[in-house]
Amino acid sequence: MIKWSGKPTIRVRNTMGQRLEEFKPLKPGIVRMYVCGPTVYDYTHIGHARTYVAFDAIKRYLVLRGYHVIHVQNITDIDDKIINRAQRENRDWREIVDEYSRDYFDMLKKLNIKVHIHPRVTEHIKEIIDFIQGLIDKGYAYVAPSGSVYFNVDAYPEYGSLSGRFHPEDWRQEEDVLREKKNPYDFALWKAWRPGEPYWEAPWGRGRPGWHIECSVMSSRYLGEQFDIHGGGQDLIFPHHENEKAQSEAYFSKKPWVKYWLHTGYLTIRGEKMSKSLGNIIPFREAAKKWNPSVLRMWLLSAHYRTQLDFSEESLAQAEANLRRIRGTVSELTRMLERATPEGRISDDELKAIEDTSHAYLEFHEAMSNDFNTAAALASILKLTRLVNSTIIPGEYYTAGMLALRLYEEFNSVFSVIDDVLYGSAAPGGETVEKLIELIVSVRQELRKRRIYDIADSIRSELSQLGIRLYDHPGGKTTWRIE
Ligand SMILES: Nc1ncnc2c1ncn2[C@@H]1O[C@H](COP(=O)(O)OP(=O)(O)OP(=O)(O)O)[C@@H](O)[C@H]1O
Ligand SMILES: [Zn+2]
Repeated sequence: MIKWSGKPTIRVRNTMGQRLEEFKPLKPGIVRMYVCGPTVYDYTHIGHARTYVAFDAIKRYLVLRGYHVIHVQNITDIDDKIINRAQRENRDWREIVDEYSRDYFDMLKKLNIKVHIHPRVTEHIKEIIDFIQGLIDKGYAYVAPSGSVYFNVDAYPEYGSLSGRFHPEDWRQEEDVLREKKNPYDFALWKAWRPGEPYWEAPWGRGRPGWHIECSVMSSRYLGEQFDIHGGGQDLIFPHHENEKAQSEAYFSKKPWVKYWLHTGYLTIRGEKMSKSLGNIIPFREAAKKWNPSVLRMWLLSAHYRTQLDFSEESLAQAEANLRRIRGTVSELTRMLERATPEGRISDDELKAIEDTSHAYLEFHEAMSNDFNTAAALASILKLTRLVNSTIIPGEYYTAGMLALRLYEEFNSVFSVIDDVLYGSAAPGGETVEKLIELIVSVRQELRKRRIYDIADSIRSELSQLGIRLYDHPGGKTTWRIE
């Protein structure tokens, strides 16, 4: 039983230390959040969408709790994968970047994800060069004979603390350049130019940035030398985030560089990670043809962000059915509130409904405060929906209904799946459609009064085909909802 004592304290599970911790941003009231964005060399898939929607919901909940959140999500627009694709297709690498960044932005728009700053690597080359030079000057990096620059992992004693890999044999990376590195676990900050590749001039020779350095540079450029949340999929913990952390703490001589490291679980398909390299992806643009983006959001948020979520048509159908039920209920609740005149007093039955609504409200916040558990939060909303349908709407409980509507609004400010029902018209197509439905319902009432039941029934089934469900209540009253 949850006890009421205002909104619960927010706790987050920090990958660093593997603990649930109280959430307290470095600067009161402001949350600075950096999420690793895509390498734009192919179409965005629903596995990426899972990670971006998860951090969007985290941001939205923090905003709901009164924080100002600055959300930075980068675009990796130069990388081996981009260069390889350009060479394979005999195209300019910038064309590849343009095409797939458009696809990425389109996905963000459809999913209603609003990132504040989208920094690109190629627009920060000077800052990257300065950062690498700083690491060389401080003795954390060295220039190899080829002109590539590597981070000297031995100079940073805490290496491995984020990923929990404490043995150097687990740190091996970038095996293709073993020969010129001091140790098999050092990683590239700058990659020397090879013919046919794009390059920029640097003090140690022409080349391009390695992958990890960009996030250290761009996050600090927009969020400062220390910030609150760093996110990405769990595949990024090692080596990407381990390397980012090593570079940044070495460069800024400040700890911790990031206060909370948050990582999403994989979206899988038949138990396997959805990934371009495994060839099992569902591009977002294909998924969006089949399912409304709000259904996709609902489905992606139906699991806690840290757990694995397996793709299946059935789980999407379940999400669609849940969303339909919530939409229908909210639209009917809104109409009930327009219609019902507040009573001068609250009955005991309504008081019980108010208590139950307030309980659902608390459960929702408990769930979201407990490491942003959207799965449990959704369960509380489905419970509320049962209550609204079974008690609040039939009883025309105005006060309980207003409280329920407030909870739906808070739910939607995190899930963003019923904006149109709450803030647009309750019926698709606008007020006119709603008025037409009311007209048809009243004509049908008249038919029933005159006992012309066959026509009344066929009107009901025709409307049902259009997704408009009529409910005949004892006493002759009819209510409707769009499903
Ligand atoms: N199947 C997945 N489930 C959840 N998050 C994912 C999945 N695949 C990628 N991500 C996340 O999406 C973000 C962008 O990833 P990135 O562009 O590096 O993908 P990628 O590694 O090129 O994709 P792929 O794994 O398909 O080759 C990262 O935070 C990454 O962790
Ligand atoms: Zn990154």
